Amino acid sequence: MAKKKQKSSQNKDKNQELKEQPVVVEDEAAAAKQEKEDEEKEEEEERSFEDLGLDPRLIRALIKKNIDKPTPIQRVAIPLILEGKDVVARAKTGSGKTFAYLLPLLQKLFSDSPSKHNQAPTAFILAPTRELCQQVYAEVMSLIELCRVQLKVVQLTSSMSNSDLRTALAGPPDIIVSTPACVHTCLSDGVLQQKAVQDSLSIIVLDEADLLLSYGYEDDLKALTAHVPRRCQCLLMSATSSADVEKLKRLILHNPYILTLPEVGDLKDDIIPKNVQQFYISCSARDKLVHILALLKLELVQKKVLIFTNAIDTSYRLKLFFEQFGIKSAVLNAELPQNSRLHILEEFNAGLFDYLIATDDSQPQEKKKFDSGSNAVQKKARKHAKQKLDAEFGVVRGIDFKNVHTVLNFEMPQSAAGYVHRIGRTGRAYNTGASVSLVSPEENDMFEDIKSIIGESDNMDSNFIAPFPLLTKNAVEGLRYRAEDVARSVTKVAVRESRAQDLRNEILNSEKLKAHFQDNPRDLDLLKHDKLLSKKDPAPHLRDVPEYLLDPTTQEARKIVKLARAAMGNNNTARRKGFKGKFRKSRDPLKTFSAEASRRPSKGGIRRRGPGCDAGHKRKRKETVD
Ligand SMILES: Nc1ncnc2c1ncn2[C@@H]1O[C@H](COP(=O)(O)OP(=O)(O)OP(=O)(O)O)[C@@H](O)[C@H]1O
Repeated sequence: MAKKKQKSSQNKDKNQELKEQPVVVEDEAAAAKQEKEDEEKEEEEERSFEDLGLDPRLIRALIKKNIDKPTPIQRVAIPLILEGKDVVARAKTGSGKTFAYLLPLLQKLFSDSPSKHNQAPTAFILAPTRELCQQVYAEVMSLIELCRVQLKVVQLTSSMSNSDLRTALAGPPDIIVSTPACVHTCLSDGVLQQKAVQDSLSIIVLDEADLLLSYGYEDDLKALTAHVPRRCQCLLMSATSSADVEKLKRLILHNPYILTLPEVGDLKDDIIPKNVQQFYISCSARDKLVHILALLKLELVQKKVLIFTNAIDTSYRLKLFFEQFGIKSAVLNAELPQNSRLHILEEFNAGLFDYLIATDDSQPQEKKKFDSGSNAVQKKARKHAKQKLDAEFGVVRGIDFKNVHTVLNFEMPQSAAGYVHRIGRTGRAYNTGASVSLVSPEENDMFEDIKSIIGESDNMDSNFIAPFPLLTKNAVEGLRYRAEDVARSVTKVAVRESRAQDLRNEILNSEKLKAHFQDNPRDLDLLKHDKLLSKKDPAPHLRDVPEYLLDPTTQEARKIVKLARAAMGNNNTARRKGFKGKFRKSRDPLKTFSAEASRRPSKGGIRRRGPGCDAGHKRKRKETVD
């Protein structure tokens, strides 16, 4: 009996083994497949700029900029662009889209040295704002200088006179960087010869394409496409995949390759980099000053800090308030002359000051433009707005503020889109970042909207907004008396006077800057933008926070922030390279592309849709006359 039992149990075991075997085989197959995929992915990630076929001069220039490895979008876009393909690249902000088109574009110009008979530029790079154009222009110039090649690049702006434009276009230049409106004006005024453009133009880039239509450039682009020859290579770079991008694609591209970040299509995933930690502090509107003072003065947030307000007066109020505590800051807003704004951006990016207070009122303006319906109305609205605030200025979107470690929302933006665009100014390239939003009860509804739109629950990693843990009630109360005292001294009249004085200064600066930059485009030290506005010097006792005001928790929190800063090598002169290796890959926005199901998945994981390989994307032909 016992033997029978043993046998039956042995049989059972055997059966069990047999049953389990296929599962083991399946597991092994899956593991092998996974391993192969990982290997392929790793191989793809290892691809260097050399592997992409990039010119050694460009590679050397990149090395001088501490850039040694292509980002995922660059890995896929560069070879395609070098092959002459039309490309639509959609990847989140800070993913390196600018070099993804600039490097191959320059390489093409190096090798196919433009014909001597060209009467017009070979390449147009169009971006929605002057600041963005300036940013691209600076990148092209620096690459060209580092490569030591002879290429002429000009930036055209709508504030240039016809004779300035003609002078700039004499030659002609190889590359024009401008807004669509400005190029359209040049074409219709005959400053740019239409026939010459049709003969010479071989590459056109629409950068920040998702913004071009919302900035009201549809008519300009339509007019422009009429002069873009059929053989011209068209590149469209965008952070989102909106209906506007689709429209542009139809308007100007022929059979493009579509390179898409898997998550693109949803605002939250497009913009908020995964390595940005988001926090909030609930407090009354009145208490915001003492809270922001505590954050900055007690060094509970990492520098550099970009502070957002919704109104220009608020930014001056903050600046005057900070001054009394020895915190130097600069303001940036659409009221300031263009040269000053560019200079402020350059100084901030160069690390000349740590706190920049930017007024971001672009959301309501943009919305107004959308709501206004017809293009004629949009254009009129744009012209009207320009009289007071510069409509081509965008504080938030697309501007590459360098090494911003903290974004502070002193006032909540007016929309969820505004929120994600503000947050997108940190965590760029290989940096990590944090944001802290001060939320008053009146802003609570907007905050709830933002939370629901960016979806706290489904993606805890990138979209969770947590209470800010490092600021204690005691720390705030310790500073309250001083803060309220100083806040009372920053009256409406003081704010108004400072704003007017700053504007006057900056207009003067702007003239000086204009003249100076013509001769010394790289000189940053001529003027300071973080100078004191207040007539009286800050009281010495407000500059330093006495130890007795700091409770043990705050002291501990300060230490943590300092340690984190030291660990990250975060100081103004910190080179990206120094701390590059310390970040986990999964938190690196430059490496967050992952595979998406497609009919022809690329090894690198970017969805790559070639002409004719996507049924949903019928071949796109340019609908306008060549
Ligand atoms: N391969 C790279 N390695 C390291 N840093 C890079 C690389 N390519 C670009 N960068 C840097 O990353 C930053 C962001 O790049 P870029 O401005 O091109 O991003 P973007 O995708 O165009 O963002 P946005 O949509 O906001 O304009 C820049 O400071 C750039 O110098």
